[in-house]
Amino acid sequence: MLLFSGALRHDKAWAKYSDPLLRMSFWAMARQFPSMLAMIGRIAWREDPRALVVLVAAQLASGAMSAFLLVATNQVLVHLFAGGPTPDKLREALPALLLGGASSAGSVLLGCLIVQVEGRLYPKIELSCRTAYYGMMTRVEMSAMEDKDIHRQLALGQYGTDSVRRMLSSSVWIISGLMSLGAAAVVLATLHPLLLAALLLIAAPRWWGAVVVMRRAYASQHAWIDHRRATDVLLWPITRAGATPELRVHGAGRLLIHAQEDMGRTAAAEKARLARAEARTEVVTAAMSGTARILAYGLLWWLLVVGGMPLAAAGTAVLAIRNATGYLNQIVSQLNRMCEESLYLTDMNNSIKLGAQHAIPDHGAGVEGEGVEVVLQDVTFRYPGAERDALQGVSLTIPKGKVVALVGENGSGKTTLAGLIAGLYLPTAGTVSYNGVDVREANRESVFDRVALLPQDVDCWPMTVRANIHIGDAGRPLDQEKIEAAAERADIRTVVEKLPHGWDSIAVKDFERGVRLSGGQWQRIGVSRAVYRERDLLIVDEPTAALDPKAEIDMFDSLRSFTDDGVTTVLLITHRLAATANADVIYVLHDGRLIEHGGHADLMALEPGHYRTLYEMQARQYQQYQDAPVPGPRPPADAVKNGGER
Ligand SMILES: Nc1ncnc2c1ncn2[C@@H]1O[C@H](COP(=O)(O)OP(=O)(O)OP(=O)(O)O)[C@@H](O)[C@H]1O
Repeated sequence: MLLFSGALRHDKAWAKYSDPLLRMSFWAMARQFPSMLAMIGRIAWREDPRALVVLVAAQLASGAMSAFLLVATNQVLVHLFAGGPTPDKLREALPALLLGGASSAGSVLLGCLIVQVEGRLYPKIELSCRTAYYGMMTRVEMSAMEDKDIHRQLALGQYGTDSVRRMLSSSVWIISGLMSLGAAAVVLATLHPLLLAALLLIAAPRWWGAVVVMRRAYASQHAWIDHRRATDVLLWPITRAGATPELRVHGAGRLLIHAQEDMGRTAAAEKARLARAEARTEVVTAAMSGTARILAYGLLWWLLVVGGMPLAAAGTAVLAIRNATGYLNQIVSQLNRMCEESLYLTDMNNSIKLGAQHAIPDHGAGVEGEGVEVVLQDVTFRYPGAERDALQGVSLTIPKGKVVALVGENGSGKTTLAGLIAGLYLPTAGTVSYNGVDVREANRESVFDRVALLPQDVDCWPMTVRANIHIGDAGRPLDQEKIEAAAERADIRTVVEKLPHGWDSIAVKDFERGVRLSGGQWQRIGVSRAVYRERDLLIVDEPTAALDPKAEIDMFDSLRSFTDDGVTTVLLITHRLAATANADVIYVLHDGRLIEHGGHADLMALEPGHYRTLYEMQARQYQQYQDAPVPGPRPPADAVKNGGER
């Protein structure tokens, strides 16, 4: 728990969801069955109507076969317990025996058909739910993703993506179980109505127990959701082929393993608690159900001895009770499972609804005109859950076709400002406009369509090098020539073409054809991606951190050349102030405020000037080393010591 300062249990978050979901009674859940059935039926129908029809028909037929089997067994018993010579009794029982055999064979064949159809239908359903859920996640506003309550609810939805498949499978079992149970109930009711009541008495405790266990498991899942997510992300870096070297050298691997053991123990304690509680519930359930069963057999005994029930009928009743309790258990456990899954599915549906509420708008005014001018007026921004503003009252203009530099110390708000300029975040106060269109009112797709991003940390996608560049403009068809030209411009083309599998090399080592690219090479892939995207506003955040000095100079020259067309704007965020000297405008941020702006010469003329101080500090570093004499070899430690004594 060291890594997360304690257990990641969320009682408060749980309380929010417990009311609507956990107070569901078994009957409320059973009442929901038809609507659940309709919902999953709709999804299955949309994906593969033929498969759904075959599946339902096969299950119904299978249920009918079980009913035939019971009726046939009853007939066989009636004939066997009747008076007369055994060969005659056997001959008379033969048609019923054959019917029973045919029913069993039919059940087996239908079972094979069901397995096949399920294999065809279920993956389609799962895929469709996954696409709906993850598709929604890609459209959610960044600020919503960073709000921990919203994010938790959104993340919960992922456990429901295969719930429809499981619910469909359960509902199919429930329907066939209900048919078989119906047959057994009819047989019992015909023999004696009291036997039906006994059957319900046997079933009721089982239902109750199953609901209690399921609700407890669901509550636990909600309360420990963050713990589960944290354990997953904790282990993920260990399995990567290019796992961070700190895992080994700093002993971080040991720390992570101990942490996961620690977290695993907490999770195991929770599982053990659930298992103990389940065992306690099971004892109570089994005791109640067992008592009811004894009563049922007692009733049968009484009917045999006092009520004059024939032995064959009693035999059938025993069989029917045994079968019916089996079917009941099947129905209860499947209905229970279905209800549990429906809770996860409800989570997924809620996530999708919540995601839609926080979706990036794809309607509104479009950004028109060639090139863009971005104007920020009195912009203030605070991250969700943060205690202070990351930006305060920032007003500035990013003109069309110019190089604009954003500078300032770490944490001064440069990346945040770039995010607002790119339309990734909306200001808490003030406005950001593109060619006069307020981003808040704009169709954000049309804003994004004007921007190419080269972020501080280039995304290293586990796919081919070619796809890693094409993903920069994924909405358009792949253009190999353009990819090669972009790579050429970022000076990475030769490196890629010399890889054993060239453009088809996969950019992570864990895969077949995998290669390991260096930090600088990744940065160049990132540049190629942004070049390939070819948009009006190129936002570049610390583009040279991983580049060697020559590459760094080339990169800044190359960035400047993007504006040669008089349309493309380059917004450059960098700590290397030598590179900002020839920017057209420099904006200086300090503690979230814009404190200076102008050309390099204007800013150097300010007295006192923040930019000037930063610039001179950097320049002095180089000067200091230039002026210092080249150090000779260090004297041996003894000599220093003796020299010191003299
Ligand atoms: N996603 C976030 N959620 C909450 N606070 C954030 C988030 N990102 C940044 N911040 C905070 O906002 C402030 C500005 O951060 P930002 O990343 O914009 O600074 P920066 O100038 O780009 O820094 P650097 O030079 O180190 O990259 C910092 O105090 C940071 O802690």
